[in-house]
Amino acid sequence: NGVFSREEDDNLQVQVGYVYDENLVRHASKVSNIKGRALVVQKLIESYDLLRNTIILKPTPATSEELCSFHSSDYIEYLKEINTKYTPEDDVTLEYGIGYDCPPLDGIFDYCCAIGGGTLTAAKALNKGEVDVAINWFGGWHHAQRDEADGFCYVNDAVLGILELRKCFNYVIYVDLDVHHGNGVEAGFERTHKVMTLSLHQYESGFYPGTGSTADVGTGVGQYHSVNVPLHEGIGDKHYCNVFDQVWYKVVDSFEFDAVVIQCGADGLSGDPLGGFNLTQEAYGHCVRKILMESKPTLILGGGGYNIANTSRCWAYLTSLVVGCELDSDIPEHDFFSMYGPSYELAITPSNRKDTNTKEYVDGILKEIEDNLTHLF
Ligand SMILES: CN(c1ccc(C(=O)NO)cc1)S(=O)(=O)c1ccc(-c2ccccn2)s1
Ligand SMILES: [Zn+2]
Repeated sequence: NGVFSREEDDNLQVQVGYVYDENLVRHASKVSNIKGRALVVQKLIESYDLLRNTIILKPTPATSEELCSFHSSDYIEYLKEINTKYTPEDDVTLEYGIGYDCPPLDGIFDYCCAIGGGTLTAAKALNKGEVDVAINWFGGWHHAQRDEADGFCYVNDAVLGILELRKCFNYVIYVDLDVHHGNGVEAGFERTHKVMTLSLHQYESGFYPGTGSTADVGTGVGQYHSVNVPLHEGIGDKHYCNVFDQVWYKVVDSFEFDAVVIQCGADGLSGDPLGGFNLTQEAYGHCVRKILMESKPTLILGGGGYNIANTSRCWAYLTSLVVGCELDSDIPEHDFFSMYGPSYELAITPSNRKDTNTKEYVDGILKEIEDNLTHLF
């Protein structure tokens, strides 16, 4: 429906929606290993004055019914039952994956309604054609399963967003740039041909979640609609962008989509404590720019990212790319300026670590992916 054709003073105006309110930031800060990240991201984006030409989308918390469009009612009922009964300090191993990596949060049900509601609000704005691109840096929790929390993810807002978009858009593609395989989203759509999931991720023995090989292609009518690009540690911008371009070219050729969801988990950045890639925001920007060139309604989500200053740098950079304005190379003075030392610059410098992805290995997986996708022609 050519939403990108919005004309204003003769040039193409992409209308950008940005999901934000203080309640969502408060909830998003509850997850222990990204404590405080949501506010740091928000303050950097505000300090660059990036929101002046966006529509702020104030999120409405999801209802239980909306959460149950993907999650099982017994899982959601359980979250409601334990809502304020526990805090992360309670060293408990409960049911439905609550405990260990997904400790019980104080107000865990309210948290899931807020996080799910953020992405649903964005998807609804895209469905109404109010915006062409909607950004929710407080979503992207791609590991949550239908009936259990997993990998620091309690609600799979990405799946909820895709299901909402499917009310208006027949075919949706989901692209997962997080360093971890987007297993929860893939599982949600592995039996349908209406949603293609594409995940580029680190894939090594012992690396979480351990799924996402090239052989993982979906099943039934969904066969060949799950695309996985398993990579080894140390990959840098140039190599990653080259791999992305080759896969993206084949995906666009084999699957006609009407809307896009991009999960931009920033734990692929150089120096992330939980990831093993060596990327900078340039790689993420290259992929997002390439995808936006398809001019389809696009939902952009956050995700992982455990070096909080670098995650903020990356998502501020991506926000500027979407709204179409340049950013000063120096971090502006603001409440969290001290976190950006010692460089106090926007750019992330990659390390000189070895890229263990050999040409033979990469050519091999690209060939397998191409062979799989030819089944869709
Ligand atoms: C459960 N794991 C995940 C899950 C999801 C992610 C993620 O970011 N997904 O996008 C990262 C690690 S895991 O096994 O690698 C880890 C569990 C706890 C970890 C940890 C926690 C604190 C400090 C260092 N490491 S890593
Ligand atoms: Zn991750």
